[in-house]
Formats: sequence, structure tokens, C-alpha cells
Amino acid sequence: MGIKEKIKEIEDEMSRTQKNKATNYHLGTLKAKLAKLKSELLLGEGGGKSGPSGPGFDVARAGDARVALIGFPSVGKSTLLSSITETKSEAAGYEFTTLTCIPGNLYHKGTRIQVLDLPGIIEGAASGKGRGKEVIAVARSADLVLMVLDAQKEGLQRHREILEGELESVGMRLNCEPPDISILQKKAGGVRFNNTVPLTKMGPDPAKTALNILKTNKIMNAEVLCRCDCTVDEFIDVVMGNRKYVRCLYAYNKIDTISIEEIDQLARMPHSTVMSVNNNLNMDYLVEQIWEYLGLTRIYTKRRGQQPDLEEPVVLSKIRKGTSVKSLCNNVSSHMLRDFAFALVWGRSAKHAPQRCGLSHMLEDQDVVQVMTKTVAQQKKDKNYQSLVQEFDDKYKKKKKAASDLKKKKVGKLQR
Ligand SMILES: Nc1nc2c(ncn2[C@@H]2O[C@H](COP(=O)(O)OP(=O)(O)OP(=O)(O)O)[C@@H](O)[C@H]2O)c(=O)[nH]1
Ligand SMILES: [K+]
Ligand SMILES: [Mg+2]
Repeated sequence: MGIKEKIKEIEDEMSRTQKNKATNYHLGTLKAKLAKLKSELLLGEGGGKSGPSGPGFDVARAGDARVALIGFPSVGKSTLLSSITETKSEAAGYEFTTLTCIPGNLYHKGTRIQVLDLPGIIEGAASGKGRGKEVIAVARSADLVLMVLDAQKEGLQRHREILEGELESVGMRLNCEPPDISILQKKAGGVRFNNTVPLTKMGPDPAKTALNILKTNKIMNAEVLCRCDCTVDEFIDVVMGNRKYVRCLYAYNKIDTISIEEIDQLARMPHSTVMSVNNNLNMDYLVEQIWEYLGLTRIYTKRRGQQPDLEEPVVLSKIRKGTSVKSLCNNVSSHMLRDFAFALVWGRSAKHAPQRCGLSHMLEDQDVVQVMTKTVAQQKKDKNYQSLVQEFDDKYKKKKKAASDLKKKKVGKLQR
């Protein structure tokens, strides 16, 4: 039996099974099996991370962050790319105008954001309809999915759900945090299950449900710790391990074609913004929202006794590698991390100016940072350091003298 048939079989069984407390455990097992099969189908055996990238889709990563434009055909993705970047992507009134991945650069507040225009996708894209697979693989590589929707289309929310479903089916999780669960695999000893909060969504016996999901994924020995009241699906996500937690901004385009009441309604939905690219309505706000969602943080570095470099900030991202002083050092050079002594920080993250901070300090946008490396710090402590060196030298010299004296004595005795 092929993977597709197996999936069908499990889906049928799930729809036959009534949802209640007693079947919770059984459904959990089925869900785990389904998740495993789907990831095999979509990402190849073993659930590879990158997925397929056919010709015209392997665009190199560039800039400080990456945004993918995802949407049905003819919602205005290419028009948008041409409007906010320097690239001109062909736009037209017929579907599937765009057939490959087209990159552009959005320069905003001293940062460079790579925006990728993509072919439109339709239901079934993830399992290979059209260029769906390639498009979705690109979406997986992005820091932000900008989901472009046509505000005038009937069934708008249905479209949105279809797109969300396609992205979720390849393991993407939109606008949510990874569940706080750790699973440490071991060589022996079986599964040890612990939770720090009551588990109300994993059936009457959460440990048994968890054990079964682990077994389905051939994990027989592990230390499990749940620190959140997770659902069965969230637990499966952690077991599968290849989920990608991405931010998603819904951009409703073509608002020139709907009423003000309708616009108001759309604009009030979570993670949503409205615009008309053709009529240049609300475009500045969209760009601002993109920037906010990427969590970009500009850090101005400075040397001792000099003014900070305001021209070229080091750009960190809250959603990628974080904005700690450690990330900053890593970003600049490996030497900086090796020789790190402490940092002086001015700006929003500092309690006073400057604040002396360690590697774990979290920086905020537009902070100024001066990293003090060990050599500089040690020079400050010169007196101590030098006398310590002297002490060791003296001891060494004394030992050496004693040894040579002894040698001389022995030689003298022999000569006599
Ligand atoms: N009324 C209106 N039409 C728009 C707006 N933005 C784009 N369009 C039109 O929508 C049509 C499709 O635009 P495209 O940019 O080609 O759409 P796309 O999403 O890139 O389409 P595919 O590449 O085919 O998937 C064009 O005729 C645009 O002129 C808008 O704000 N209002
Ligand atoms: K089009
Ligand atoms: Mg297009």
C-alpha cells in the first residue's frame, strides 16, 4: 500500500471514530501516524528540512530577513513586489502570470529585507498541484509569510483557511510559539514522563497518550517534560521535530473595490492589514507592519572614546537568532565572543546609561553597544596581573638557581 492510500485509510478511520474522552487516546495515536505519513509524503523519507527547490526557485538568501508573498493567483502579489521593491515583476489580469520565484529588496530603516514574489497557489498545492511544492518550500524558508488576499473575492475567509491548511500540512505553524516541551532521547530506560502543569487536553491519561505517540515514532527511551498544557497535536509537533514556527501577516489587497464597513471589518482581524497596491492606499503602514513582524533590531556599535557608527547598524532579529549581546558578538566576529569581557549599553534596553552587561542581556532596537574584550579589561587590572606574573617568574628563577647550585655541588664533589 502506498503512502497516499495509508493516509486515506487513517483519515477514514478518524472520521468514523466518535470524538469523546474514551476515544481520545485512540485518536491521538491515529493523529501521530497521520503526521508521520504526511511528512514522509511531503518532505521525502526522514522528513528533510529544506524540501524540493526546482529550477527558478533556488534564490539565495540575502539581506537581513526574508519575506515570502503567498496567495491565490491574481491577488496582486507581483503588483505588490513592484511597488515596495526596486524589482519589476510582471503583473497581469490573468491567473498564473508569475511562474518562478522573483526576489526584490525592500530597504527600510537602514535594513535590507528580501521579498520574494511567487506563483499563485491553489488547494492541493502542498501535495504537488501546480508549482505548489516549490512555492511552499520557499515559504518554509522565510522569516515572514505575507499572505496576500483579494478583499473583493467571495469566500475570502475560505481562501485564507485553504492557504493556512496548505502551509500547516508541510509542518509550518503560523503565529504561534513552539510548545514548551522537552524530549530528551536516551539509549535505555524506557520513557519517563513528567509535567509541571496539569495537562487537561491530552485525554484522561496524558502519560499513556504521550507514550503511544512516541512509540508510533519509534522512540522507546526518552525523558519527557511538559511545561505547558499542550494539546495532542502540539505534542506530536514536538515529537516530529521538523516544525517551522513562522510569523504570518494577512494583507487584504484591492480595498478600492469594497465598502468602508467591509474594510473596517477586515482591518480589525488579528494579524491583518488592508491595502490597495494599485491605488497606493495604506502602503506605508504595510511596510511598517512587515518590519514590526520581522522583529528587526538595529544595533549601533561603538569603539572606546569614539562616536557610534550610525551608518551601518548590525541587524539582529528577535524571531531568528535573538537580540542578546551574545548574538551581537557572534554576528560581528568569533574573536569578539572569545575575548568578551563585558558590554556597555546605551538605549532602551539599558536601565542606566551606560549599563554594564553580560552576554545574556537582551538588546532593543537602536541601542548603542561598546564591547569590551578581555585584553582591554586585563590592562585595567595591570597592577594585579603584573605582580602575579612577577611572583611566578621569581619562583621559577629560585627553583632554577637551586637546581644549578645542586648540580655545581655534585660536580665539585666528583672533581675533588
Ligand atoms: N482593483 C485593484 N486591482 C489590483 C490591485 N492590485 C493589483 N490589482 C490587479 O490585479 C491583477 C493581478 O495582479 P498580479 O500582480 O499579476 O497578481 P499576482 O498575485 O501576482 O498573480 P499571479 O502571478 O498570476 O499569481 C492585475 O490586473 C492588477 O492590476 C488593487 O489594489 N486594486
Ligand atoms: K496575475
Ligand atoms: Mg504574479
